[in-house]
Amino acid sequence: TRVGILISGSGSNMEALVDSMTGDHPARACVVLSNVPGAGGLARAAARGVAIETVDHRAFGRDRAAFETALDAALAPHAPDILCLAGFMRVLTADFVSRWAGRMLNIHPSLLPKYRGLDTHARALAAGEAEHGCTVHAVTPALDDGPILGQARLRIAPDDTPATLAARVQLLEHRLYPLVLRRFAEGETDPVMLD
Ligand SMILES: N[C@@H]1O[C@H](COP(=O)(O)O)[C@@H](O)[C@H]1O
Repeated sequence: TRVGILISGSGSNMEALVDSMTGDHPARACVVLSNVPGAGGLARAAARGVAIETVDHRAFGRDRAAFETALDAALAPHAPDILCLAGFMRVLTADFVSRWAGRMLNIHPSLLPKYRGLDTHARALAAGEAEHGCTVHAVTPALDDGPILGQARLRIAPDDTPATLAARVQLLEHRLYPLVLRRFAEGETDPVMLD
């Protein structure tokens, strides 16, 4: 199974995914694509011998369809079977998502359905939540809304800040996403919970 990974930033989740796909793992990373030229994750992917692509969304202004046509063209030579969104910060259209229905995963830094969207750590702290965490879900046209494939949770500490919480949640992300991807590549879609 060939896995394409879409990133926009440092790529720590991408790295965890790529490093997990070894030995008897049924999948391998075939491409890492960024919408941000020079994103830190591209160099990390190249250092691991994975092909890299860049499709700069700014070149397409508000024309999402044109951006996605360019995405398709960049991905096609690598023929991914599954797409993993890993800190990919562009909202994809329903048309693109439906073309990858059942074959695209995303990691989100909250315990969905709570805190869809941005600034999840600050919002969880502001709401006085006792628990927080991250979610891997199948991507559907509604933002951060698809079927949950896995969650990992932690207890919020009294002295947590958005930054410390983000760092603690990212450690969970790096365990959860590879676990869910492996299960998904093996055809297992029952949700898995990490505590
Ligand atoms: N959507 C969020 O964006 C962050 C990306 O980090 P990285 O994987 O690029 O390091 C992750 O924390 C993810 O939950």
